[in-house]
Formats: sequence, structure tokens, C-alpha cells
Amino acid sequence: MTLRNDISDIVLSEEKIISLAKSLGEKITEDYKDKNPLLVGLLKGSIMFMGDLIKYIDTHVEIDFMDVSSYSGTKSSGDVKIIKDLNQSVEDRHILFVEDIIDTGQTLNAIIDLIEYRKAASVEIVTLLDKPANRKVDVDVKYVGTEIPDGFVVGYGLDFDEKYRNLPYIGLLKPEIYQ
Ligand SMILES: O=P(O)(O)OC[C@H]1O[C@H](OP(=O)(O)OP(=O)(O)O)[C@H](O)[C@@H]1O
Ligand code: HPA
Ligand SMILES: [Mg+2]
Repeated sequence: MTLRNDISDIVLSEEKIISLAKSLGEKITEDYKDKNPLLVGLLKGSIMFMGDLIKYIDTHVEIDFMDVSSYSGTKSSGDVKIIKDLNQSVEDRHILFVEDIIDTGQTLNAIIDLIEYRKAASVEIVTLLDKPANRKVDVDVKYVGTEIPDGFVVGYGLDFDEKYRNLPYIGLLKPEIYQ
């Protein structure tokens, strides 16, 4: 048995992910020229997307990470825990959050309030995946790779119970794996 056996459909191939990262990177390059933005990846899901995205940004950027978590299995507890905070001040910095997926919206909603309170010059979000069907709180997302329908996806950083992050594509997890 391979990991592929647990996936019913490939939602985004490796090639498609790279082409989305490239077009998002080009837009970000235009919008952030000479602003030296701080790209903040939310661990752990954003690891692969951060790595690919920054290759296509052709202006100076800095990167940092926050570790936040609210999921147990396929369900958000709604309680967003900060496990690791930023290593630096965001005051007067242009902050761009880098996310793998926006689902209920609760993770970013909680973190954006905190970063605005810390007096960032601007705060925007880039996400590879947007799953609007499941939204519980509104989040204003400036850069979206692609929208996906409802269903629990894994791979390319996204997990189910810490597994499947290492798949090089985004796949729909078979319901029998988590039910
Ligand atoms: O919009 P939401 O419903 O809040 O879901 C999105 C968040 O959930 C996942 O993180 P998770 O809490 O599973 O932590 P992880 O990145 O370490 O897997 C994902 O990586 C996003 O950060
Ligand atoms: O569909 C998903 N898959 C993995 N992690 C997630 N976190 C929010 N939604 C998802
Ligand atoms: Mg997770």
C-alpha cells in the first residue's frame, strides 16, 4: 500500500501548484517592490508553499514563522493556540501571511487581530487554497491560488493527524480514513 491509496482525487498536481506559486509570486513582486515585506508562514502547513512561493518573488523579502494550531483530526476546535510567536517586532512592517489553506477562517482571524494590535504598517494574506464552503468568520484574502470545494485535503504541507504532509500534491483524503 502507498500513501496514494488513501487519496480519492488529486485536487492539485505538483505542476499546477508550481504554476500557481509562480503567478502569485509575480503579483507580490509588483505590489511589494521596495517595501521589504515580512512574509510570515503559519506552521506547519505552509512549509512547502513558502519554499516555492519565495522563489518567484523578485524583490527583497524577509521570512519568519509562527506556529499556530487549532485542528484535531479533521475538525477545528476554534481555539487557536500560539505555539511559537514571531522572533521580531512587526511595528511599521508590511506583513504578508503565507497560508496553505483558509477553511473556517478562524486561524487567520485570530492572528490578524493580534498583528494589527502590534501596529504593523499593513497586513495581507496569500493562500494557496481557499475553501469558502466551510467559512465561519470573514477573512479578507488578497492573494488566492485557487478555490477548492468542501472535503478534507492533505499533502504539500497539509496534514490529517500530522500525516500526509510529505505528499508532493494536494489530494482529497478518502472519508474512510478519518470516519
Ligand atoms: O481556516 P481554518 O479553519 O482555521 O484552517 C486553516 C488552518 O488550519 C491548518 O492548520 P492546523 O491548525 O491544522 O495546524 P498545522 O498547520 O500545523 O497543520 C492550516 O494549515 C491552516 O493554518
Ligand atoms: O482540508 C484541510 N486539510 C488539512 N488541514 C486543514 N486545515 C483546515 N482545513 C484543512
Ligand atoms: Mg493541521
